[in-house]
Amino acid sequence: MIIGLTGSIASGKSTVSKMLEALGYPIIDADMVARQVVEPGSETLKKIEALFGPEVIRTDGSMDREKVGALIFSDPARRKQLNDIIHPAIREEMLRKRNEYLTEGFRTIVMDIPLLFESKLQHFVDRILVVSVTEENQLARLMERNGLSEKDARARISSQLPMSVKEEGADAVIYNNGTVEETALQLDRILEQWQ
Ligand SMILES: CC(C)(COP(=O)(O)OP(=O)(O)OC[C@H]1O[C@@H](n2cnc3c(N)ncnc32)[C@H](O)[C@@H]1O)[C@@H](O)C(=O)NCCC(=O)NCCS
Ligand SMILES: Nc1ncnc2c1ncn2[C@@H]1O[C@H](COP(=O)(O)OP(=O)(O)OP(=O)(O)O)[C@@H](O)[C@H]1O
Repeated sequence: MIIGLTGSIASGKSTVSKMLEALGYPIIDADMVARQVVEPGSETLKKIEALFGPEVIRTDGSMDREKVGALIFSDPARRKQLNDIIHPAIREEMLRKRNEYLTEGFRTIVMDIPLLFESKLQHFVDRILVVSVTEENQLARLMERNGLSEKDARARISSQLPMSVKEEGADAVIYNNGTVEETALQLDRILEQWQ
């Protein structure tokens, strides 16, 4: 079974993914793959440099994530241009990793894909687990974790589909508004049902 773990920005996907990892499930994390495919010297990073200019490349050859973030989260046209370059590379690498785990004999694999609905990747997975939060908690946690102003945090939230749309498309929802322990209990219950 391939479990697609998703939610909105700062809703708690990584928190839930760590719990799943501790339970022994292999995790394929799209955010981590997104970092791998733009390693210094990669074809994908060369395309990003051609698109946004040399100022988004640091002196050590790595991508300046802060600068790229500032460009794309406030500008839908630029976001689409970046997505068109980087998403095919992410998808290819995620499928390669999935096949590797399947060949190794793992029967349940977790794919943590923040943009599962936005990129219409529902067909990648057998079950969709959405981690949801209230907008109030989401905003507060995002501002605190990333040190963002309210305006920048709201721009990031609005760059994704509304939480309610994701909940509607879910096979199960974890409401991550209480303690982390309460979230872990919800996860246990869902896994029990699914196994
Ligand atoms: C824009 C970038 C450089 C910002 O880097 P930064 O280190 O600040 O953030 P990080 O990569 O940890 O992403 C944090 C969260 O932002 C959200 N997010 C990232 N990219 C996007 C996007 N293109 N559209 C909407 N939301 C996004 C996701 O919820 C993600 O979990 C980076 O997110 C990136 O390369 N994005 C494009 C790849 C992508 O779409 N990744 C999302 C998973 S497929
Ligand atoms: N139940 C909780 N109570 C308090 N803080 C929490 C809870 N769950 C998560 N957090 C905090 O909220 C922030 C966002 O959580 P997390 O990083 O797991 O979200 P995410 O969905 O993976 O985010 P992103 O999409 O940006 O990668 C983190 O700083 C995390 O420590």
